[in-house]
Amino acid sequence: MKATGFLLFSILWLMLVGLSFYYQVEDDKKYGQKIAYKQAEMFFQHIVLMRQWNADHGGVYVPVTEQNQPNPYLNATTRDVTTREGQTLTLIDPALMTRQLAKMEESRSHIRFHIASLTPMDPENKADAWEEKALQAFTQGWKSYEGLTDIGNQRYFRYMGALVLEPTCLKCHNEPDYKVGDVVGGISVSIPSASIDDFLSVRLAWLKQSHLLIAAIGLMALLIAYWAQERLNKRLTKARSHLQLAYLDSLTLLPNRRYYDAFVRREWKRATRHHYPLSMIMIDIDFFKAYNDNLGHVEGDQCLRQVARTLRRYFRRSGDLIARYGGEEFCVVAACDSLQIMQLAEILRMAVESMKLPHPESKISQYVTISLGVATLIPRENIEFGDLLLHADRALYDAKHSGRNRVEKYRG
Ligand SMILES: Nc1nc2c(ncn2[C@@H]2O[C@H](COP(=O)(O)OP(=O)(O)OP(=O)(O)O)[C@@H](O)[C@H]2O)c(=O)[nH]1
Repeated sequence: MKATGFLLFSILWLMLVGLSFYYQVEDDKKYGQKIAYKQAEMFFQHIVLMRQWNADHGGVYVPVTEQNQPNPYLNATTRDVTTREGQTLTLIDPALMTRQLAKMEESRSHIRFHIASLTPMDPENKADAWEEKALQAFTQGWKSYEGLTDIGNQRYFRYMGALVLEPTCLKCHNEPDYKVGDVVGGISVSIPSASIDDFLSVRLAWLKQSHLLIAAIGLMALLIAYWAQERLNKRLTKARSHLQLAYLDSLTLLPNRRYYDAFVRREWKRATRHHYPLSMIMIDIDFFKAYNDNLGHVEGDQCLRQVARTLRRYFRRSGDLIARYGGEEFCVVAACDSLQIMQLAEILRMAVESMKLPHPESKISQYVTISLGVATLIPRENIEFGDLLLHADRALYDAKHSGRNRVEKYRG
């Protein structure tokens, strides 16, 4: 992994963790809202149950006190009674009971609930703007309504359920146009959003910590992977440079004689097994001593490099190889027949000549030229690869003695 790769992966990882954090927070917010609405709905169900109990008993008599004053809106002949002992009792109907419970609950937990109607008898039951919307929805068949709104300067999750007229309600609500099953109003339950925010902030802190930890662990793992990769790369580079030192010629960067020998032995064995021809070219720069003497050794080295670079271009196949054989000599081995190797040798000769490297002291050209000796053999058990080398060397000798800057084939 390179430094840019490490940086890219780190950014990707942080983005992933950030995205996970964002979605979990959003999910928790939705979950918090759901809990709030569910809690409000349960409150509503409990109140309805208590009202049912009260209505089933036709209301409940309680002593008249400063807080428990008779309900002026209660339409019942037996609203107030006096016991044999002379104590005055007043009837608490479901509506009054709900209001009294609402006051108790608000001072206890800040959760508010309120009976509301579009046509209230008691002004305390007048609907606020949000409740009006809910009551309007009930007239269109909705059974419940919920939303997040402000009451005063506080935000509340609000739920409102419809109040349906039961047979027991008719005892007090005996107006002519009321019938069982009618929606006569609703009870709204309002839960301060602060209570859910408190719960969420604890969860948020936990999410923050866990995501920071996950991000840090991921970054650490990436860092370790990067560091391990770097170490491995360094070792590989070192091993490669050792290998290069052992098998590459440092001047021309071509394979050296040691590599060449190992390569030829291997190819020789393979060609022996499969009975295909193996060819060799010995290459020698013409009048190179004179080149050195005239232009100096540094220029001589430069000339060797340039010739090597030109020759190397023609060796791309894995079965072919060119190496620096020693001094100003190069050697080629290729798995091909004598016709193909002659063609290749001629191409190499022309390539060097076409470089037009000035050679003032050459007796045959104004440029650097090479002589090439070519030999081909089909390896057999009783022939050695040294024979091929000898043949190529012999052909090179012929090339030198028949004028240089030419290709000669071993003729036996
Ligand atoms: N600059 C430089 N010269 C080298 C290197 N290796 C060998 N030589 C020189 O190559 C020259 C080879 O000369 P000779 O073998 O006499 O042959 P020649 O002058 O090329 O003549 P012919 O081969 O007959 O055309 C010698 O002067 C060596 O010093 C090298 O690595 N760098």
